[in-house]
Amino acid sequence: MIRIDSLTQRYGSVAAVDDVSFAAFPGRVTGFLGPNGAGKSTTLRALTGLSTPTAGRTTVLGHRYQDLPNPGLEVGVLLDASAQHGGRTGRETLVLAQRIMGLPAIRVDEMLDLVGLTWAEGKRRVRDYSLGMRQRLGIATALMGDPRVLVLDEPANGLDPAGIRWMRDLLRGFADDGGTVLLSSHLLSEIEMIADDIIMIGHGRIVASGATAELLAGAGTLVRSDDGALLADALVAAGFQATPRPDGAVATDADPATAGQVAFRAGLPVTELRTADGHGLEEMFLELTAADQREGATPRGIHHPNGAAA
Ligand SMILES: Nc1ncnc2c1ncn2[C@@H]1O[C@H](COP(=O)(O)OP(=O)(O)OP(=O)(O)O)[C@@H](O)[C@H]1O
Repeated sequence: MIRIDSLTQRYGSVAAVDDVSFAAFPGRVTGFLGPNGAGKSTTLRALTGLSTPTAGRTTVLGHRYQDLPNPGLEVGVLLDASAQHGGRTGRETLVLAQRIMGLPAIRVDEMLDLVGLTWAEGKRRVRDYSLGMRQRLGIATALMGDPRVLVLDEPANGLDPAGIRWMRDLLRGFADDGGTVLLSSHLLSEIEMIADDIIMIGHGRIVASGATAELLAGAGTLVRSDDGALLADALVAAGFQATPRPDGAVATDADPATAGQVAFRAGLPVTELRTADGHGLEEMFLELTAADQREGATPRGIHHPNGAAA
Protein backbone atom coordinates (compact mmCIF):
# COMPACT_ATOMS: atom_id res chain seq x y z
CA MET A 1 0.00 0.00 0.00
CA ILE A 2 1.09 3.53 -0.76
CA ARG A 3 -0.05 6.59 1.15
CA ILE A 4 0.48 10.21 0.32
CA ASP A 5 -0.67 12.46 3.15
CA SER A 6 -1.00 16.22 2.72
CA LEU A 7 2.05 16.39 0.48
CA THR A 8 3.19 19.86 -0.52
CA GLN A 9 6.26 20.59 -2.60
CA ARG A 10 7.18 24.20 -3.22
CA TYR A 11 9.81 25.46 -5.61
CA GLY A 12 10.28 29.08 -4.59
CA SER A 13 6.86 30.66 -4.61
CA VAL A 14 5.37 27.93 -6.84
CA ALA A 15 3.57 24.98 -5.27
CA ALA A 16 4.26 22.15 -7.74
CA VAL A 17 2.22 19.90 -5.43
CA ASP A 18 -0.27 21.45 -3.06
CA ASP A 19 -1.69 19.45 -0.14
CA VAL A 20 -2.08 16.21 -2.07
CA SER A 21 -3.44 13.09 -0.34
CA PHE A 22 -4.34 9.73 -1.79
CA ALA A 23 -3.69 6.03 -1.39
CA ALA A 24 -2.92 3.12 -3.73
CA PHE A 25 -4.11 -0.29 -2.59
CA PRO A 26 -2.87 -3.88 -2.93
CA GLY A 27 -4.47 -5.87 -5.72
CA ARG A 28 -5.20 -2.72 -7.71
CA VAL A 29 -3.57 -0.71 -10.44
CA THR A 30 -3.84 2.95 -9.51
CA GLY A 31 -3.43 5.42 -12.36
CA PHE A 32 -2.01 8.83 -11.48
CA LEU A 33 -3.34 10.96 -14.27
CA GLY A 34 -2.62 14.57 -15.10
CA PRO A 35 -1.52 16.87 -17.88
CA ASN A 36 2.10 17.91 -18.34
CA GLY A 37 3.37 19.88 -15.37
CA ALA A 38 0.49 18.80 -13.11
CA GLY A 39 2.79 17.50 -10.36
CA LYS A 40 2.91 13.75 -11.01
CA SER A 41 6.69 13.34 -11.15
CA THR A 42 7.14 15.67 -8.21
CA THR A 43 4.83 13.47 -6.14
CA LEU A 44 6.56 10.26 -7.22
CA ARG A 45 9.98 11.73 -6.51
CA ALA A 46 8.91 12.61 -2.98
CA LEU A 47 7.42 9.14 -2.55
CA THR A 48 10.68 7.47 -3.54
CA GLY A 49 12.88 9.63 -1.35
CA LEU A 50 14.46 11.64 -4.16
CA SER A 51 13.27 14.93 -2.76
CA THR A 52 12.35 16.26 0.65
CA PRO A 53 8.81 17.60 0.65
CA THR A 54 8.01 21.04 1.95
CA ALA A 55 5.24 19.45 4.02
CA GLY A 56 3.40 16.17 4.36
CA ARG A 57 4.36 12.53 4.51
CA THR A 58 4.58 9.63 2.11
CA THR A 59 4.81 5.95 2.99
CA VAL A 60 5.19 2.66 1.17
CA LEU A 61 4.08 -0.45 3.05
CA GLY A 62 3.86 1.72 6.15
CA HIS A 63 7.41 3.08 5.97
CA ARG A 64 9.09 6.08 4.46
CA TYR A 65 10.93 4.88 1.37
CA GLN A 66 14.21 6.17 2.83
CA ASP A 67 13.76 3.93 5.87
CA LEU A 68 13.47 0.68 3.89
CA PRO A 69 16.76 -1.20 4.42
CA ASN A 70 16.82 -2.83 0.96
CA PRO A 71 14.12 -0.90 -0.91
CA GLY A 72 14.37 -2.84 -4.18
CA LEU A 73 13.02 -5.93 -2.40
CA GLU A 74 9.89 -4.05 -1.37
CA VAL A 75 9.30 -1.41 -4.03
CA GLY A 76 10.15 -1.49 -7.72
CA VAL A 77 10.70 2.01 -9.05
CA LEU A 78 10.97 3.29 -12.60
CA LEU A 79 10.93 7.07 -12.78
CA ASP A 80 13.01 7.87 -15.85
CA ALA A 81 14.02 5.12 -18.25
CA SER A 82 16.43 7.49 -19.99
CA ALA A 83 18.38 8.10 -16.81
CA GLN A 84 20.17 4.74 -17.11
CA HIS A 85 23.90 4.97 -17.82
CA GLY A 86 24.32 4.91 -21.62
CA GLY A 87 27.81 3.41 -21.49
CA ARG A 88 26.71 0.24 -19.71
CA THR A 89 25.10 -2.68 -21.45
CA GLY A 90 21.59 -3.67 -20.48
CA ARG A 91 22.97 -6.78 -18.81
CA GLU A 92 25.53 -4.75 -16.81
CA THR A 93 22.74 -2.45 -15.66
CA LEU A 94 20.82 -5.44 -14.36
CA VAL A 95 23.90 -7.05 -12.80
CA LEU A 96 24.49 -3.86 -10.81
CA ALA A 97 20.91 -3.90 -9.54
CA GLN A 98 21.15 -7.62 -8.75
CA ARG A 99 24.33 -7.12 -6.71
CA ILE A 100 23.04 -4.04 -4.89
CA MET A 101 19.98 -6.00 -3.84
CA GLY A 102 22.06 -9.07 -2.93
CA LEU A 103 20.18 -11.39 -5.27
CA PRO A 104 21.37 -14.53 -7.08
CA ALA A 105 22.96 -13.93 -10.51
CA ILE A 106 20.25 -15.98 -12.21
CA ARG A 107 17.81 -13.09 -11.66
CA VAL A 108 19.52 -11.14 -14.45
CA ASP A 109 18.64 -13.69 -17.12
CA GLU A 110 15.21 -14.22 -15.64
CA MET A 111 14.50 -10.51 -15.87
CA LEU A 112 15.83 -10.17 -19.43
CA ASP A 113 13.49 -13.01 -20.39
CA LEU A 114 10.57 -11.54 -18.51
CA VAL A 115 10.76 -8.17 -20.29
CA GLY A 116 11.47 -9.68 -23.71
CA LEU A 117 15.04 -8.45 -24.20
CA THR A 118 17.11 -11.00 -26.11
CA TRP A 119 20.58 -12.19 -25.13
CA ALA A 120 22.07 -10.06 -27.93
CA GLU A 121 20.11 -6.99 -26.85
CA GLY A 122 21.33 -7.50 -23.30
CA LYS A 123 24.90 -7.18 -24.59
CA ARG A 124 24.22 -3.83 -26.30
CA ARG A 125 25.01 -0.51 -24.68
CA VAL A 126 22.01 1.30 -23.28
CA ARG A 127 22.83 4.39 -25.35
CA ASP A 128 21.96 2.31 -28.41
CA TYR A 129 18.60 1.24 -26.98
CA SER A 130 15.31 2.66 -28.21
CA LEU A 131 13.14 4.33 -25.58
CA GLY A 132 10.90 1.26 -25.58
CA MET A 133 13.87 -1.00 -24.85
CA ARG A 134 14.95 1.33 -22.04
CA GLN A 135 11.47 1.10 -20.56
CA ARG A 136 11.68 -2.69 -20.66
CA LEU A 137 15.11 -2.58 -19.02
CA GLY A 138 13.76 -0.20 -16.37
CA ILE A 139 10.84 -2.52 -15.68
CA ALA A 140 13.29 -5.44 -15.43
CA THR A 141 15.26 -3.50 -12.80
CA ALA A 142 12.07 -2.59 -10.95
CA LEU A 143 10.87 -6.21 -10.83
CA MET A 144 14.23 -7.79 -10.04
CA GLY A 145 13.78 -7.80 -6.26
CA ASP A 146 10.30 -9.37 -6.52
CA PRO A 147 8.74 -6.34 -4.80
CA ARG A 148 5.15 -6.04 -3.59
CA VAL A 149 4.80 -2.46 -4.81
CA LEU A 150 5.57 -0.85 -8.17
CA VAL A 151 5.94 2.90 -8.76
CA LEU A 152 6.24 3.77 -12.45
CA ASP A 153 6.39 7.23 -14.03
CA GLU A 154 4.96 7.19 -17.56
CA PRO A 155 6.07 3.59 -18.21
CA ALA A 156 4.26 3.36 -21.54
CA ASN A 157 6.27 6.19 -23.10
CA GLY A 158 8.11 4.88 -26.13
CA LEU A 159 6.45 1.47 -26.15
CA ASP A 160 4.77 0.36 -29.37
CA PRO A 161 1.17 -0.94 -29.23
CA ALA A 162 2.33 -4.51 -28.63
CA GLY A 163 4.67 -3.23 -25.91
CA ILE A 164 1.85 -1.29 -24.26
CA ARG A 165 -0.31 -4.39 -24.26
CA TRP A 166 2.55 -6.43 -22.83
CA MET A 167 3.03 -3.92 -20.04
CA ARG A 168 -0.68 -3.78 -19.34
CA ASP A 169 -0.83 -7.57 -18.97
CA LEU A 170 2.28 -7.57 -16.80
CA LEU A 171 0.92 -4.93 -14.43
CA ARG A 172 -2.49 -6.59 -14.34
CA GLY A 173 -0.85 -9.88 -13.35
CA PHE A 174 1.25 -8.13 -10.73
CA ALA A 175 -1.85 -6.55 -9.16
CA ASP A 176 -3.90 -9.75 -9.44
CA ASP A 177 -1.17 -11.46 -7.41
CA GLY A 178 -1.78 -8.93 -4.64
CA GLY A 179 0.73 -6.27 -5.64
CA THR A 180 0.20 -2.52 -5.47
CA VAL A 181 0.82 -0.59 -8.69
CA LEU A 182 0.98 3.18 -8.93
CA LEU A 183 1.69 4.47 -12.41
CA SER A 184 1.50 7.93 -13.86
CA SER A 185 0.39 9.00 -17.29
CA HIS A 186 -0.72 12.14 -19.09
CA LEU A 187 -3.01 10.05 -21.34
CA LEU A 188 -6.54 9.34 -20.17
CA SER A 189 -6.99 6.61 -22.79
CA GLU A 190 -3.99 4.73 -21.44
CA ILE A 191 -5.09 5.02 -17.83
CA GLU A 192 -8.66 4.04 -18.66
CA MET A 193 -7.46 0.75 -20.09
CA ILE A 194 -5.13 -0.24 -17.30
CA ALA A 195 -6.17 1.35 -14.03
CA ASP A 196 -8.68 0.07 -11.48
CA ASP A 197 -8.53 3.39 -9.65
CA ILE A 198 -7.73 6.85 -10.93
CA ILE A 199 -6.23 9.77 -9.08
CA MET A 200 -6.42 12.85 -11.28
CA ILE A 201 -4.14 15.78 -10.56
CA GLY A 202 -4.18 19.24 -12.09
CA HIS A 203 -2.15 22.28 -11.12
CA GLY A 204 -0.68 20.39 -8.18
CA ARG A 205 -4.04 19.43 -6.65
CA ILE A 206 -6.18 16.30 -6.72
CA VAL A 207 -9.27 17.08 -8.75
CA ALA A 208 -10.90 13.65 -8.93
CA SER A 209 -10.33 10.20 -7.49
CA GLY A 210 -12.11 6.90 -7.35
CA ALA A 211 -12.73 3.65 -9.16
CA THR A 212 -12.19 4.03 -12.90
CA ALA A 213 -15.58 2.61 -13.87
CA GLU A 214 -17.34 4.90 -11.47
CA LEU A 215 -15.42 7.99 -12.55
CA LEU A 216 -16.04 7.26 -16.21
CA ALA A 217 -19.74 6.70 -15.57
CA GLY A 218 -19.69 9.84 -13.49
CA ALA A 219 -23.25 9.47 -12.23
CA GLY A 220 -25.07 7.98 -9.25
CA THR A 221 -24.96 9.02 -5.63
CA LEU A 222 -22.18 9.91 -3.30
CA VAL A 223 -22.79 9.10 0.35
CA ARG A 224 -20.44 9.45 3.26
CA SER A 225 -20.41 8.29 6.86
CA ASP A 226 -17.66 7.69 9.39
CA ASP A 227 -17.28 4.07 8.30
CA GLY A 228 -17.22 3.88 4.49
CA ALA A 229 -16.63 0.11 4.44
CA LEU A 230 -19.68 -0.64 6.62
CA LEU A 231 -21.78 1.72 4.57
CA ALA A 232 -20.69 0.03 1.34
CA ASP A 233 -21.53 -3.38 2.86
CA ALA A 234 -25.00 -2.16 3.83
CA LEU A 235 -25.64 -0.83 0.32
CA VAL A 236 -24.48 -4.06 -1.29
CA ALA A 237 -26.67 -6.08 1.12
CA ALA A 238 -29.60 -3.92 0.00
CA GLY A 239 -28.91 -4.90 -3.61
CA PHE A 240 -26.99 -1.86 -4.84
CA GLN A 241 -23.52 -1.41 -6.24
CA ALA A 242 -21.25 0.43 -3.84
CA THR A 243 -17.64 1.48 -4.28
CA PRO A 244 -15.72 2.89 -1.32
CA ARG A 245 -13.56 5.74 -2.60
CA PRO A 246 -10.05 6.46 -1.37
CA ASP A 247 -11.36 9.57 0.41
CA GLY A 248 -13.82 7.57 2.57
CA ALA A 249 -17.02 8.37 0.66
CA VAL A 250 -19.02 5.65 -1.08
CA ALA A 251 -20.31 5.88 -4.65
CA THR A 252 -23.48 3.92 -5.32
CA ASP A 253 -26.12 3.45 -7.98
CA ALA A 254 -28.86 3.85 -5.35
CA ASP A 255 -30.66 7.19 -5.59
CA PRO A 256 -29.86 9.67 -2.80
CA ALA A 257 -33.07 9.07 -0.82
CA THR A 258 -32.62 5.29 -0.90
CA ALA A 259 -28.94 5.55 -0.02
CA GLY A 260 -29.87 7.70 2.97
CA GLN A 261 -32.50 5.15 4.10
CA VAL A 262 -30.04 2.26 3.79
CA ALA A 263 -27.49 4.14 5.91
CA PHE A 264 -30.20 4.99 8.49
CA ARG A 265 -31.32 1.37 8.76
CA ALA A 266 -27.69 0.31 9.19
CA GLY A 267 -27.31 2.81 12.04
CA LEU A 268 -24.69 4.82 10.17
CA PRO A 269 -24.97 8.60 10.50
CA VAL A 270 -24.65 10.22 7.07
CA THR A 271 -22.28 13.17 6.86
CA GLU A 272 -22.66 13.82 3.13
CA LEU A 273 -25.29 12.77 0.63
CA ARG A 274 -25.52 14.08 -2.90
CA THR A 275 -25.85 13.24 -6.55
CA ALA A 276 -22.49 12.52 -8.16
CA ASP A 277 -23.21 15.06 -10.78
CA GLY A 278 -21.72 13.29 -13.72
CA HIS A 279 -19.38 15.92 -15.05
CA GLY A 280 -17.44 13.52 -17.25
CA LEU A 281 -13.89 12.63 -16.42
CA GLU A 282 -12.84 13.23 -19.98
CA GLU A 283 -14.39 16.67 -20.06
CA MET A 284 -12.68 17.54 -16.80
CA PHE A 285 -9.39 16.27 -18.10
CA LEU A 286 -9.72 18.22 -21.33
CA GLU A 287 -10.51 21.29 -19.31
CA LEU A 288 -7.32 20.79 -17.35
CA THR A 289 -5.27 20.16 -20.45
CA ALA A 290 -6.64 23.03 -22.50
CA ALA A 291 -3.74 25.39 -23.01
CA ASP A 292 -5.80 28.49 -22.37
CA GLN A 293 -6.92 27.13 -19.00
CA ARG A 294 -3.57 26.08 -17.65
CA GLU A 295 -3.74 28.84 -15.07
CA GLY A 296 -6.67 29.22 -12.72
CA ALA A 297 -8.79 26.37 -14.07
CA THR A 298 -11.58 25.51 -11.69
CA PRO A 299 -12.10 21.77 -11.68
CA ARG A 300 -15.71 20.77 -11.20
CA GLY A 301 -17.71 17.60 -10.91
CA ILE A 302 -16.19 14.78 -8.90
CA HIS A 303 -14.00 17.01 -6.86
CA HIS A 304 -12.39 16.33 -3.52
CA PRO A 305 -10.67 19.44 -2.30
CA ASN A 306 -9.55 17.65 0.83
CA GLY A 307 -8.42 14.57 -1.07
CA ALA A 308 -8.21 12.66 2.20
CA ALA A 309 -6.55 9.28 1.94
CA ALA A 310 -8.38 6.14 3.01
N1 LIG B 1 13.26 21.20 -9.52
C1 LIG B 1 12.27 22.03 -9.89
N2 LIG B 1 12.41 23.38 -9.76
C2 LIG B 1 11.44 24.22 -10.11
N3 LIG B 1 10.24 23.82 -10.60
C3 LIG B 1 10.03 22.51 -10.74
C4 LIG B 1 11.04 21.54 -10.39
N4 LIG B 1 10.53 20.30 -10.65
C5 LIG B 1 9.28 20.49 -11.14
N5 LIG B 1 8.99 21.81 -11.18
C6 LIG B 1 7.71 22.38 -11.63
O1 LIG B 1 6.68 21.75 -10.90
C7 LIG B 1 5.54 21.54 -11.72
C8 LIG B 1 5.17 20.07 -11.71
O2 LIG B 1 6.14 19.34 -12.44
P1 LIG B 1 6.12 17.76 -12.58
O3 LIG B 1 7.36 17.36 -13.30
O4 LIG B 1 5.86 17.15 -11.27
O5 LIG B 1 4.85 17.55 -13.52
P2 LIG B 1 4.33 16.22 -14.23
O6 LIG B 1 2.89 16.12 -13.89
O7 LIG B 1 5.19 15.09 -13.89
O8 LIG B 1 4.46 16.60 -15.76
P3 LIG B 1 4.93 15.72 -17.03
O9 LIG B 1 3.73 14.92 -17.48
O10 LIG B 1 5.27 16.80 -18.03
O11 LIG B 1 6.10 14.90 -16.64
C9 LIG B 1 5.88 22.09 -13.09
O12 LIG B 1 5.37 23.41 -13.18
C10 LIG B 1 7.39 22.08 -13.08
O13 LIG B 1 7.88 23.09 -13.93
